[in-house]
Amino acid sequence: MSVEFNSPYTVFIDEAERRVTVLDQRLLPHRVEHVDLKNAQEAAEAIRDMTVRGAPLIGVTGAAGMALAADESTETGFLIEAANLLKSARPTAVNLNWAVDFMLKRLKGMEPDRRRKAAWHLAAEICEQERTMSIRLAKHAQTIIEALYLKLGRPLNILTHCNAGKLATVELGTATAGIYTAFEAGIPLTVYADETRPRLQGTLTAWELKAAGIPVCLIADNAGGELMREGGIDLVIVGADRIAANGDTANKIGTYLKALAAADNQIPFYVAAPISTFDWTAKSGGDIPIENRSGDEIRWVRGVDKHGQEAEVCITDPGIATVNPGFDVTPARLITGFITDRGVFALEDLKDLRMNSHV
Ligand SMILES: CSC[C@H]1O[C@H](OP(=O)(O)O)[C@H](O)[C@@H]1O
Repeated sequence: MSVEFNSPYTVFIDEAERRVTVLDQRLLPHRVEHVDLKNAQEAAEAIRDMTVRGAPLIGVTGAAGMALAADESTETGFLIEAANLLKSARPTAVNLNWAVDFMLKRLKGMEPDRRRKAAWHLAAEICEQERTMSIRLAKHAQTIIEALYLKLGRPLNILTHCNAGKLATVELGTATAGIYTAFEAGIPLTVYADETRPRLQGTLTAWELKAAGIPVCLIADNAGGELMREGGIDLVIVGADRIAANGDTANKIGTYLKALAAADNQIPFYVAAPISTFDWTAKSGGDIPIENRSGDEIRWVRGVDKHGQEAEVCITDPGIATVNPGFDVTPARLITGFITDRGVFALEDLKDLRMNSHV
């Protein structure tokens, strides 16, 4: 079970009770509610409608969905169908495909009567791997933050985009992992969190960092460039959904614009992601599937009114045409380095990294 860590756990895979409970992130920050997922269909829906979101977390939820499927039937055909349903929920994050394919391959390789128990154990193992991944990644991220702090000799201002935090993973997050541990180690810093329209995942980052006592400012997406130009940002750290073999990185829409502004202002721009986020079969960013989501995410927003009543309101002409890609690709040339659970790698290290990657 992921620890509370002064923020609600994102997922709990109860191997003994064969139960999957997730935090419904659509209700945050106004309501903290957990919901049980009863079968693979509900797991797929939770991924698709972003009840759960964040590349590592949707990977874990995909694995949990396969365990729920095995509860229903251990027939190979049924498990293949469940795997396809889960993988179809969202196309960009490599974690989902990896986790579901990993589970299916292992289950197909065993006798049907062993599959149900094994599925729950494998799903719980994948969840634990994500937990320990972010703790390892934090150590490497902290070295980057510490080195910059020693160089500048003053409190740091770090910008991040979307939510690649605890709420996107099972423990410390990826982009936020080193921020948590560096702050814990006494390094003074302030985080500037892009609100990240249209689903506003940056408000989740601000919420979780504030809960941890870390100084954080929520900013409009369009403010980040100006803060960088004025010298108000020392470092940018973002997460990733899929990294191509040449280092081109797919992440939440808007990441590319922050990378451009960082490059224009000579600000270090790091991608923080586990090695498993590298898709070595994708030669470059053009090979990464980019999810297009409903225009209603642009037209409607959820919140509370002045009386504290939750509401979803339409903030545009209801019939306005929209384009809503969920992700963009940051070209490798704009990325200073990759902070992973196995160390920090520059672009020129990727060939070696690929050779030694046994993902
Ligand atoms: C460590 S989370 C990685 C990645 O996932 C998020 O996307 P979404 O909220 O749509 O699931 C965002 O792109 C994060 O950077």
